[in-house]
Amino acid sequence: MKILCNPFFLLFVIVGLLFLLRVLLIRTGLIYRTKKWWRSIEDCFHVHQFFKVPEFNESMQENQLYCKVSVYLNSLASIEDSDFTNLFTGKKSNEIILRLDSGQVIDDDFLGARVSWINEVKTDATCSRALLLKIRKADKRRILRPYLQHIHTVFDELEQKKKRQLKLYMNIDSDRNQSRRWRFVPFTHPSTFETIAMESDLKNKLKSDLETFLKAKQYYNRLGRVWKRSYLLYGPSGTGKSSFVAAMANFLGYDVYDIDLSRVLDDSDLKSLLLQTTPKSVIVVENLDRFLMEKSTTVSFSGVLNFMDGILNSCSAAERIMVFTMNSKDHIDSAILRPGRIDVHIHFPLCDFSVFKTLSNSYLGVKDHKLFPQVEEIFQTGASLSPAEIGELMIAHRNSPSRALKSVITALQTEGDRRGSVNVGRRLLDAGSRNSTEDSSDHLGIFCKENFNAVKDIRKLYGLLRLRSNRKAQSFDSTPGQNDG
Ligand SMILES: Nc1ncnc2c1ncn2[C@@H]1O[C@H](COP(=O)(O)OP(=O)(O)OP(=O)(O)O)[C@@H](O)[C@H]1O
Ligand SMILES: [Mg+2]
Repeated sequence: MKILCNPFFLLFVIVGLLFLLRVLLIRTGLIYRTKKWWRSIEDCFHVHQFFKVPEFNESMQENQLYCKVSVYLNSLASIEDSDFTNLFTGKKSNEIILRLDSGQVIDDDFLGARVSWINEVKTDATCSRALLLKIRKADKRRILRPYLQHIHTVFDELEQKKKRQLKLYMNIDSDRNQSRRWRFVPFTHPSTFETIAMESDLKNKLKSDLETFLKAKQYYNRLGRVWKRSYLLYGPSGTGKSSFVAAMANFLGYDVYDIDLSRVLDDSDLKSLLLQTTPKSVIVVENLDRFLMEKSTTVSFSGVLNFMDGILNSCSAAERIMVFTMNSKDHIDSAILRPGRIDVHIHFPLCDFSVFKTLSNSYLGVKDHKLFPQVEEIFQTGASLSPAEIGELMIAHRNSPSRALKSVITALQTEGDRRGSVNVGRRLLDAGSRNSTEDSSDHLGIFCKENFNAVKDIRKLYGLLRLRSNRKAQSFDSTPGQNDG
């Protein structure tokens, strides 16, 4: 009986019960109902105001705003969270478009405020349609006008994206006197977020991270920060880093500036290259680790840091996305990886069984196979190959899934086994060193985005991600920030 009065024991029981409750809510899907209840309780404490955007005006002419808002809402990632969504094929044969059904609600975040849109369709003879904006009165003055302006801007961008052919710029090897430093070719890389084998939750987080960033112009201005966001993609060769950059550019409809640092003459040349980039572009530096290791004499370390800070971008009010790729960030100076310089760290691991299944589905059209348990068993021993290697084997035997899977098994047992065991060792070492250094660079992304949040929140967030990353061989070091918007 005495043990029941022990506060540590009680605390342990409470934590255990909370954990069980969380598992129960997630497993049964009750978490969604709980979230809904929580939101309706929250709503009870707020006064809301509604704004109606009808499809037609009084003279029965089409209301352009309705069209714009409709395009905007259908482009939001949160449409996938709506209870009922219609699916249509797009212009391309493999494209699927989501459209909000009648009476459905879609949420959006803007400048830290949450708004909802209701797709209203009258069931009477008129069948009139309208979109209803629900906004908290407390937020109305602050966000209504900028939000409507934001919808206009996004609509214009989406329209432009449809028409515009993207460009891939490369810096030319030339002398200083040449004013034009970039040469371009049409950017036709077919990679999209759909074609990259990656945990879907992580993909959605990254998509909404990009969207949140794009909405955050005023927020960045208010903070006196350059409106840029930097991503570090790191992982072994052939794990999809370059493909991911292409997917990002295609998703955003942005041109790509691929900077080859070995062709840059010196720091000022690097600055002028940056100055010559256009707004709404993804600026990419591939294999930054290799460049830093080689200790180049042309561009100095501080030149690279200044470039990463994008100081010169402040000349322009338009947004920039910077992406750096590395095979490993183990020996990289922490100044390179510090918060603000790199906002989001994304790890690209070698294949695990779940990525293998995604690849098998997309490359061979095979969702399940009698050889899958054997493949899973080999992965469990720590053997692994890169998605590029597995993809190549599958392409080579695409007419015979069984042969393709057998060749993957053989490759895993030989090459993968050797490399996998090294990786397992490394992973264990990584885990050990992380535990001993609490503020490892993996936390950086979170510190950047949640700048002023309590350490407690960061740990909580990071704990969740860490749980997932342990399961999925660690892939995303930071949750896309919601504070930006
Ligand atoms: N996660 C993945 N999902 C689907 N395909 C992938 C994935 N990773 C790699 N591939 C395929 O493997 C090939 C090589 O990928 P990619 O060039 O993006 O790798 P990388 O990480 O940039 O390699 P490196 O570090 O050598 O530059 C591409 O054809 C790509 O389609
Ligand atoms: Mg690459």
